[in-house]
Amino acid sequence: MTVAESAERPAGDVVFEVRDVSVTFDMEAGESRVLDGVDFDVYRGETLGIVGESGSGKSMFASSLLNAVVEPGRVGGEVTYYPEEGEPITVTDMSESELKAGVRWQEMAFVVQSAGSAFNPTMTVRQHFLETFAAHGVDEREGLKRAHEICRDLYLNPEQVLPSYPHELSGGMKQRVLIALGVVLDPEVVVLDEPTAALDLLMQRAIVSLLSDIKEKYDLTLVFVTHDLNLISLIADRLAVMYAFEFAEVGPTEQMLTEPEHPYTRALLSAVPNVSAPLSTMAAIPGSTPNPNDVPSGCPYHPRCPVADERCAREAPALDVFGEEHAAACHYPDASKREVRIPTAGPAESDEERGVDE
Ligand SMILES: Nc1ncnc2c1ncn2[C@@H]1O[C@H](COP(=O)(O)OP(=O)(O)OP(=O)(O)O)[C@@H](O)[C@H]1O
Repeated sequence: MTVAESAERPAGDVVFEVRDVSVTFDMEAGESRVLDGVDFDVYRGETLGIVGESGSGKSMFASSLLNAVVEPGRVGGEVTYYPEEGEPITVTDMSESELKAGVRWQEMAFVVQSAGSAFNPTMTVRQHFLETFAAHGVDEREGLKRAHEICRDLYLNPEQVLPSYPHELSGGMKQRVLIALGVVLDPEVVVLDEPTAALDLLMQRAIVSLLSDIKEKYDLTLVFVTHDLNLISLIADRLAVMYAFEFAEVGPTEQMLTEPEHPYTRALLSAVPNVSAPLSTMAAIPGSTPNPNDVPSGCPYHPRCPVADERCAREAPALDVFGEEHAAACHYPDASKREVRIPTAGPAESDEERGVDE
């Protein structure tokens, strides 16, 4: 196990310290940078929602936390994990076998969509649990006792679910089983990548509400990746918005929903169907997200941004995520707040004037 060199713990109760982390793929067209040197702190006990349009780098960020980026992606920079007790661990320095032996699932779990290869179709749910226990040296009887309890927490009947094969379960049940498998070894952190994307609206809501309950009961930190801002706003303490492979804005959920500063966050809020807002305030975001081989200069959002000027095309705004509760990577947050309306903010001012330089 690789222990981080710095004995100093960061300020605040940080569980993941992410420093200058990048993910790159070698492609025929050259190197593709799908996570671009991000700095971020995840706090112990929080529910952090990572949102953004498809292809913005959310999954890359989530998987880099556990050094679980898909092959042949390369992770650069450093992710340090601070367990509640014991020495910090540099996750990005660990090999796959070291991670599997001591960290993944026991300290941090990764829950993905139940579609795809998350299950082995030839094994019952019980066998999936037993395999997990065997891989981590957990006593079967003890493990199954906990599996029963967690299934019940997730409104699954263990007598029915454990002997079943994955195909015998509904989508919502399968997803809850994956969550139970993620939580069964008592990790500190659970990272969830679009865990409800394939489910209907009611089941999505039920699952986030159950997640919120088990987070409290088992004292978890949750990192939840989704493109569904409405859904994650129900349970997240903080929201972090990604655009073009980096973070555009981060802050407490309430502030992010009512007073977002980045024009992209504001556009995203306006693009989200919101039952309590008038339809006239809904607007698609013009243009499309950049592809990794063609990220615009300066602020990557500038070609789509209604308040951008030549400075934005030239100079990348920094995102100060340290010590700031709410931070946006934007040169003109005041102009953004004035000119990019959001559903709850009422009509935008007609004044076309740009705000003063920040
Ligand atoms: N195996 C791969 N090889 C090369 N590029 C990849 C690979 N997997 C993902 N990418 C690219 O990395 C970028 C970021 O992808 P990522 O999956 O993190 O986005 P996302 O924000 O999670 O999107 P979604 O909501 O659609 O899952 C995208 O441009 C994607 O095309």
